Amino acid sequence: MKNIRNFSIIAHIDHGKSTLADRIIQECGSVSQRELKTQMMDTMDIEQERGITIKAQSVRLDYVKDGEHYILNLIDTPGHVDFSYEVSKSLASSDGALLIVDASQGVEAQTIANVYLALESNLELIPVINKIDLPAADPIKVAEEIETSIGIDATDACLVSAKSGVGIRELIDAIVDRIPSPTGDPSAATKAIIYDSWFDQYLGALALVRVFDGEIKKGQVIKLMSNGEEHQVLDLMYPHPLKKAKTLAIKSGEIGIVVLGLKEVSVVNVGDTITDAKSPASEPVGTYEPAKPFVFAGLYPIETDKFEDLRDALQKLKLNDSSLSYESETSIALGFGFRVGFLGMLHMEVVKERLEREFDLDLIATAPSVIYHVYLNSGDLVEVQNPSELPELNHIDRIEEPYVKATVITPSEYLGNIMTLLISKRGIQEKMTYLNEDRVMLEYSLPMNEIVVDFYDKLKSISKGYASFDYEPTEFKEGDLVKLDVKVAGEVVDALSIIVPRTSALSRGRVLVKNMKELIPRQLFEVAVQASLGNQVIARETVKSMGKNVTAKCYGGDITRKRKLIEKQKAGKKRMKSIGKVQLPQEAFMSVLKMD
Ligand SMILES: Nc1nc2c(ncn2[C@@H]2O[C@H](COP(=O)(O)OP(=O)(O)OP(=O)(O)O)[C@@H](O)[C@H]2O)c(=O)[nH]1
Repeated sequence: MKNIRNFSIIAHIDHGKSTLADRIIQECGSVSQRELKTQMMDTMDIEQERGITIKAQSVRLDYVKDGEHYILNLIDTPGHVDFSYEVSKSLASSDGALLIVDASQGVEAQTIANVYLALESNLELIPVINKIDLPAADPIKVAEEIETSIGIDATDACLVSAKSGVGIRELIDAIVDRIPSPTGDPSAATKAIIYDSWFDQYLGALALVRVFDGEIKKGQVIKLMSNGEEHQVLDLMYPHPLKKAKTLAIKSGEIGIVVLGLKEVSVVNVGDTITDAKSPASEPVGTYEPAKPFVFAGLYPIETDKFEDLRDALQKLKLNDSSLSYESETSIALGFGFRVGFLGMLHMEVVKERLEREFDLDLIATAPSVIYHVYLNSGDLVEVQNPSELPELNHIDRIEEPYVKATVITPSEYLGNIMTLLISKRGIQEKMTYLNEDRVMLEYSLPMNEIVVDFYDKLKSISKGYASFDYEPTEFKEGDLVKLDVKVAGEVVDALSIIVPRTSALSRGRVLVKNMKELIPRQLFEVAVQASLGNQVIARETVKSMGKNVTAKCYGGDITRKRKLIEKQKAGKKRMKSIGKVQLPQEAFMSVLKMD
């Protein structure tokens, strides 16, 4: 155990985590130049295309320093806030972490959020200032920012360029020297934490674990401590992106992959503890919480007969992504579909994209919503994930909504505008820290509802892309909230209902009907679009009738033009959903998110 080093890499998005991981792998000689395709650690297609890390990946490496042989276990963490539970379990499996900060950008919001998680796990942090090859690099200023914002000593930060390879060997030496070797009792009962799991087409569900006490042996019957299920270990491997080596045992202090031959990944959950079935450990490693979705949206097939296909696709995705949750629901407007729970907005985008791309489905997604705790006069608590299911107002005692702690880091020139934005989103300032004369860190408490709705885009646009943002769910607090309904041609379109603060209902209603009016194509008759609170209409617009048939003016005219027009109409129709007699385009269902 003395020569093992388990470490994670944490960083803000794009600060070079994957590039650095690739470089460390290469430096340890574990892959040849020929095998090194860039971003080796990001294996999913969507990850490679978007250049982001979604699933944590790990690798076991050999390294020799001063004639001593070391095992380096590099634990790549998903940097994005949506996956912070996975990040915290990766960190709990590590004994130290490299904190990567871009030398030209400085500390960003996600750097801070990840550091908080690492400090909770009492990890030894090595600050690493990356991209020192860039002309705009200012490592001294960045080291100061690290000290001001995080309060750790950055005088001995490693200066590297993951791109050119400068400083990489010194960094690996620092890992060996500064990160403590694992502790644990090799002779105690087996105790290992699952910090990642996924589904392999050939091997079934796989669990990536860190063994604290005892060992996991091939053939052993193990027990999952969260639910008492027992399974036999079919195989064991050390993780590596290209060549996973088999082993007969994963020992105390090591990381490895456990093959249990199960058909569903939902059995091996991140955060669960593996122990021996016959002589189990008395306590699990840390606390286990099942993945908790924070954002919900309805997903409906555009063609109603594709409902079963959508169910199959969701089932298949769930095999790979145990954090995905869904149940069938019916909408008067959209028919049969599913209410799907996501860890956050990025997770939602990724799932929707995978459904459309890998399963060839055309989907309508309703506006995302947070969970509301609705306390009824009877004293009962109802959890509402779908705004259209909010109970009648006269039955409600109070509604509580989720809050987040938001961290924003921005150049000071945008401070005024950003504070105005945060206040308009019902934010309350908790802290403001100047990282240096031109960058500021803001910490605010905000209703989560406000960041689901166009917050991030606004923040980026008023700061010309320079402000960064991260959040962490905190608590539920009472809010004065109402349900805003939309009626099209006199009928409530349930999929368009949203829950909003009473004070902004009128302005949201006006904007909403105005946007809807722009989006609804003219029909053969006049269509009223109304926003209402219960029976009270608060805003109205009218889509005028088109009078003549669009193709009418082509009669006798140019035949190709006419054909083109009809084709265009047909293509348009595919993305339309009929609500009563009215055709609504897909964008209409997202228009509730637009605030201006
Ligand atoms: N000039 C320069 N560019 C770098 C360096 N390291 C990484 N990059 C570039 O920075 C961009 C982001 O790097 P990634 O490794 O994808 O960043 P990441 O932190 O892994 O991003 P996520 O996986 O999305 O969290 C890429 O275009 C890299 O080529 C460096 O040392 N110098």
